[in-house]
Amino acid sequence: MSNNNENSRANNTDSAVSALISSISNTVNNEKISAIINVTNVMADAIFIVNADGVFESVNPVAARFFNVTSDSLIGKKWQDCLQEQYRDDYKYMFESWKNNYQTPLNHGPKEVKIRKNNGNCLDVELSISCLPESVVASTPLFICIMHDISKHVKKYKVLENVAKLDHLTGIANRCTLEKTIIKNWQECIVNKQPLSFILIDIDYFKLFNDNFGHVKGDKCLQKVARTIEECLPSKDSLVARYGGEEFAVVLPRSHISNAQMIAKRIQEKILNINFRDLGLPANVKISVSQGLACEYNNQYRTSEALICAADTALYRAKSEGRNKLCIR
Ligand SMILES: Nc1nc2c(ncn2[C@@H]2O[C@H](COP(=O)(O)OP(=O)(O)OP(=O)(O)O)[C@@H](O)[C@H]2O)c(=O)[nH]1
Repeated sequence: MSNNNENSRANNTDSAVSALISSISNTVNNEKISAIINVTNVMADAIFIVNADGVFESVNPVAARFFNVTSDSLIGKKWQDCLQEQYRDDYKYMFESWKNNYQTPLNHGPKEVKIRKNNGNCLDVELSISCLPESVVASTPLFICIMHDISKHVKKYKVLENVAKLDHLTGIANRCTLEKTIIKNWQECIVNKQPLSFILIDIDYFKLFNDNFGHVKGDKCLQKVARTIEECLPSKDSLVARYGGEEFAVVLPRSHISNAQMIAKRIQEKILNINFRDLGLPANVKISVSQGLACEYNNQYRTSEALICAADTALYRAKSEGRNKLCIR
């Protein structure tokens, strides 16, 4: 480290220490606090100290880097204002409640939060807050806050989460997500006495498509079908998932059978209109789907599995009655 850096760090430390000490008039153990601040200033973790009003008393160089400002510029400001909006009120409330009940020590976290950098960007951090003991600060409560940058983990977690939730080929929900979604919607719809519709969609004669045009084009066809179904869904609550091979499932919460039937018909028509010329196939190559629809309303089915079974039976009928057909259970 250069002498310049050492000098500037020493100056920062001195100014932070004197700012803190001058602001804490009743503290009997100023030396201890200076020692703590001196230690935090050379630590690799992001550390700041706030008072009971949530005002920054000291910010070490690593924490200042997290906020993308200088340590000095934060002193005197409310630390909660450096959090992303959605977390601010929780922490304001935490400090307010603590002030009304001094007896319980405020020790919190570690908890994942997002802080706001000076440039407007957000940073994912894990934050813990600990009340400094009375042996260090006699009359003015101070809190030592430690942050760890977890942005790389959050990014990796999101990637893995998508791998776990989505079907690799089509990018729509996979079977596991479908099952979780049905269970969640089943409970909500039963409790709120609302309908829940479920459609199973199976491409007709898909083996022939693969045999005639190859599996690579077969894969592209599955992607087109997934996109087409997705485009027909009415709201964000609805879900299309890959149920298996060339079979798809649609969950329509709060959808009565008439509405679900309309959506299924739209899917049927749009799939008939898919063209494969971009895959180098002749314009007359077309595919169709068979669909089975079932709707839970007024405790018609006892379980979500029974609802799925009903849609499956209806799909089986659609296949046996000639395909390119929608059957309702
Ligand atoms: N390209 C491709 N083909 C798949 C995939 N998953 C399943 N398949 C194919 O889907 C075909 C399904 O064939 P079948 O179960 O006989 O059904 P079908 O030919 O569509 O006939 P029906 O359903 O009775 O109308 C098989 O040829 C599978 O190899 C996949 O991910 N990619």
